[in-house]
Formats: sequence, C-alpha cells, structure tokens
Amino acid sequence: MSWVQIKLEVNPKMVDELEDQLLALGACSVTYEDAQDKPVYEPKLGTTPLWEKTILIGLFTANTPMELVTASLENYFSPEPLPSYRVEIVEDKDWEREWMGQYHPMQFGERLWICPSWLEPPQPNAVNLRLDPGLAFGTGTHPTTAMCLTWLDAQNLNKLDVIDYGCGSGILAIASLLLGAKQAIAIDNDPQALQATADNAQRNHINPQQLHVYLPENFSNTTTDVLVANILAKPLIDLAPKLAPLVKTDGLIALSGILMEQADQVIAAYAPWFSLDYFKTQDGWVCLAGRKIATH
Ligand SMILES: C[S@@+](CC[C@H](N)C(=O)[O-])C[C@H]1O[C@@H](n2cnc3c(N)ncnc32)[C@H](O)[C@@H]1O
Repeated sequence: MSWVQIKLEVNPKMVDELEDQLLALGACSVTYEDAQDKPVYEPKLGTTPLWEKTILIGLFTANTPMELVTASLENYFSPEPLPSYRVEIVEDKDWEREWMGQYHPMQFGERLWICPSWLEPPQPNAVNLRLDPGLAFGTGTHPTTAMCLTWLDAQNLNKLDVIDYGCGSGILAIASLLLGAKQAIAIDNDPQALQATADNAQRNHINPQQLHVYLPENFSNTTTDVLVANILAKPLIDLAPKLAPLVKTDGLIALSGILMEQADQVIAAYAPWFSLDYFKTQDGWVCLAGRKIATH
C-alpha cells in the first residue's frame, strides 16, 4: 500500500502545535527530524540556516486530497505564507504499524462512534461504525468529515433516504444507515472510493439492498430526503444545479469541505433552492446545513 506525505520545514517552536494540526487534518502519523541530522533541503544564501529548522512529516493515506490539507495549512498560517513544503508518495508498509497506534475510537454527537477494527468499541451499545484507514478519504479524523458525522447524528434519519455525494470511504452513507436511514446512495467519481464503500459496508453488515454505489455518470436521478456532500467549495458550487433537484422539497442538505472564507459563495450558489446556515465550524472549515425551500 502506498501513502502520501507532506514534509514541512518549520520553526522548531511550532512543532507541537503543527503536529496537532496535521493530526486534525487526518494524518495517520506525524514524525519529525531535525534538519541538521538529515538535510533534506539545500541551504540557500540569505535564508535561515538549516539547523534552525525542523522537518515535520505528516503521513496520509494515498487517496487523501492533499489540496484539502495544503489549503487548510495555508489558512492556518495566514496571513503568513505557508512554509516551504513538499508532498511525496511513500511506499513503506512499516507505516501501517505507526498509525495503528494513533487511530483511536472517536465519538460524534450523542450516539455515533467510529472504531478501528483492531479495538473493541468502548461503548458496545452505541452506534459503532467499524472503519480502518484505507485508500479512500474518510476516517472521521478530518474536520470536514467529523462535522458531517455530528450533523448526521443530530438528525432523525428513521425511514429516510440519504444520498452521500463524494462518498470516499462511504463513512457518511454507512453512518446514515447505522443511524436508522432506510436506504443510502453513495456516489463518487473515483472507482476506488466506490470499492472502499462497498467493502466498508460489508464490514459493517449493511444489507446490500440498502446501499447502492454509483459513478456520477451511472446514477439516474432520483429524489432523496437527505443529501450530504463533503467535497471542496469549488466542486460544490459547480454541482449546485445538479444536486438541487435530487433533494425533495423540505428535504435536508449538509455541505462540507468549505473553508470559512468560501462559505458565503457556497451559500449564494445554493440560495435559489436551499436556506443554508452554519451548522458548525472546526479548524477553519465550515459545515453548512439547511432545508430545500419550495420553488415555483
Ligand atoms: C473530501 S472526500 C470526502 C469523503 C467522505 N464523504 C468524507 O466525508 O470523509 C471527497 C470525495 O469526493 C469525491 N469527489 C470529488 N469531486 C467529485 C465530483 N465532482 N463528483 C463525485 N465525487 C467527487 C472524491 O473522489 C472524494 O472521494
């Protein structure tokens, strides 16, 4: 299995804070090395000498959209520029053991827990979704996923249909079903995400009749009670005219993957069909939620 890592050249004083930041962004592990121990970057004239810097390394699963990670880091460092960094693919099975020690059961809202398969759920009577980091995005560690999970937990999904647009690992579709939804449709433009969703559904004993996975081009439009989409602001804005007809009048929508400064643009793009409001903000990200209004 391959991984993707981001190496940031940072001031050693920032290491602890940035480690938390990378973990919050979904890193499976964070390690660091003093630049003088293992020089990775050539010193340039007029720049801070290497030995005053630390190389912080955040390791992510291969399909993590690194543009989400770098956008979030840019936001974190703003108004200062993002320090010098590089993103690279890593082939190293030893990392698997590294992150196994760092991925813990997590609670979202009142009822929902995401638990790795190698640990017993701390609350056996809670709604426990068993999930391990894999090739598709969506473990619950990223704030954009976490906010959607909290939103789903806060809804009464009993007997409702849910569409998870941009399903990644299928975490939101599977959580919806475990929280009582009648049926879920999971859509992604990455075939690997659809495979991961099917595998994760099986691991959670989801009835195959309740979950259907589609590439966007193979999905014949239907209407749903609830739509959740954790993609980036730009695709969400482009998709607005396509997603709007999928939701029944008075149906619910939650949109995530949006940076604070992009929220107004997303609200405006969906305004012809939805009254959207801030549901939650976390680490510079926003989750918008609302209902479909009657249009004439
Ligand atoms: C940030 S991940 C979210 C995964 C998961 N739903 C979660 O909340 O963790 C976004 C997913 O959307 C998919 N995606 C991006 N643009 C898309 C589009 N235009 N149509 C369908 N899927 C898309 C990506 O392949 C990726 O799996």
